[in-house]
Amino acid sequence: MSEAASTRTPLGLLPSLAPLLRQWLPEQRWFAGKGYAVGGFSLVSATELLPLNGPGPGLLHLLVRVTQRDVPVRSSADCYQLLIGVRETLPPPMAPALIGHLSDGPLAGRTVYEGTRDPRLAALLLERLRTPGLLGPLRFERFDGAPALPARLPARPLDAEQSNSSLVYGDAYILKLFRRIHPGPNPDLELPLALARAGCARVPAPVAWYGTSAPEPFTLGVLQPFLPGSRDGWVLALEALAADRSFQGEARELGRVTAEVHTVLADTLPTVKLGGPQTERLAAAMVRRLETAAQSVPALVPYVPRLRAAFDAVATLGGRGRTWAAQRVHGDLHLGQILRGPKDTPWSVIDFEGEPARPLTERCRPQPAVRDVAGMLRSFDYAARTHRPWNPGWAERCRAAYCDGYAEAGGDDPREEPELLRAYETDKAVYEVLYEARHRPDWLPVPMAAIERLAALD
Ligand SMILES: Nc1ncnc2c1ncn2[C@@H]1O[C@H](COP(=O)(O)OP(=O)(O)O)[C@@H](O)[C@H]1O
Ligand SMILES: O=P(O)(O)O[C@H]1O[C@H](CO)[C@@H](O[C@H]2O[C@H](CO)[C@@H](O)[C@H](O)[C@H]2O)[C@H](O)[C@H]1O
Repeated sequence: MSEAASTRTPLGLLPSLAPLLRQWLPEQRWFAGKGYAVGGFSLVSATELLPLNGPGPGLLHLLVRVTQRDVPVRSSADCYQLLIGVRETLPPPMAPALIGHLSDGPLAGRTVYEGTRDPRLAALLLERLRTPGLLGPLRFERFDGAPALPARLPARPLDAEQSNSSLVYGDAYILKLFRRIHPGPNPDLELPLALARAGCARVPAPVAWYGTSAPEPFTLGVLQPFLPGSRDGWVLALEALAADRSFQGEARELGRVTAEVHTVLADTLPTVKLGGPQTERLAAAMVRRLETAAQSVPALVPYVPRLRAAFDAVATLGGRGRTWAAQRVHGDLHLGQILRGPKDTPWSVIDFEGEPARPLTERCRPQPAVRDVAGMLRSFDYAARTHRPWNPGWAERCRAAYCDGYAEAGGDDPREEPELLRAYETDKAVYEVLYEARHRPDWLPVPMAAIERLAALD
């Protein structure tokens, strides 16, 4: 591992840590570079949050660039946030957090582990957020007007399938730690903040955050109120399917929520009109993503020409002078991103980071709102497809109810722009094929079924 003079790790820990990370990183759910060997690491920053050679557990905050060989699309050196715990021995309940044992250097023999799994270390992060200020390159901030944070809330890691890592404090707050990080404003902070400031009650309003301004500006973690006892739309949809119950009422409400969020985002953040060349660029980007996905997932290849037609149709309309409004959007809206508390409390939308695999600049660009609609429509199809027996009618009814709700609450009825909706649904299904191939190969048939359906449309 290379260490620049200005960014050495405390106690020169990195050389002995690197071989352990090389093994451990690719096994993490949040590691984006699966399938390609980890080459080396270069250090962006290292901060000792708790002394590493003290009597108790130590905590090292690292930002590291990971180089990977033969990566075809993404940058070959993604930057990750790591929280490394250091102890003499790991208590048995924390065994799954093990990264390995240091074999040399001043800490030889010590155990290193995933720090977020240690309640003592997790508690320290909240403590830092309670008292804003600088610690090395890390800046901890609280939002103006947010109430003071209580001390000593018990911490637990969230046990969820997720692209990042989250910690829950006393069922009152949730801290999301971004894993693969990108320089620049993070939409998962920017958008909820804009919505909350505009008085939109559809998001848990951020209360504190931390990040760096140098060597690069990164947002590393955001603290929001935890919605206790909440369940997401995916779980509720599967429950309805299992009970052979309609989900149309919920779908309609979800359409209304989506329109409400879109209206506030369009009112508070920049909007543009897409026409002619921009539309052609948009369609060309969809074609590129399709071709790239087909290189990684050969099952897509036979469908490429028919799927491409959906993107060409949009480019053609743009060429004929059709324009579309574009605004900031959620970017990865699906049933798992909408939570509802107990006793029919209103729905809240979470996770405005966009699709984690897309470049950040692209995710932050104004886009047609129908992109989010397409994401939700795909999600009803996903739910119906994962249930046995397959219930296509259930999905169709939900999709119609969702569009009804969206139009009722002031959104443009997505069905009135069939070419754009189809292009975005196709683009999403292509993304899902790649996502499932990388992360959940057993699920690949779910988006592939949609690919087959979309390719068969006239
Ligand atoms: N404010 C919240 N209250 C309760 N649970 C939450 C909250 N925010 C997120 N969660 C839970 O955490 C999970 C992961 O959050 P998410 O923002 O989607 O992370 P990721 O981007 O890592 O997938 C969600 O599926 C949900 O179960
Ligand atoms: O981790 P994120 O929630 O940001 O999103 C990624 O993972 C999702 C799965 O956890 C994935 O969503 C796909 O599967 C869902 C069911 O698990 C389904 O409801 C979605 O419609 C489907 O796209 C999402 O695409 C991915 O970005």
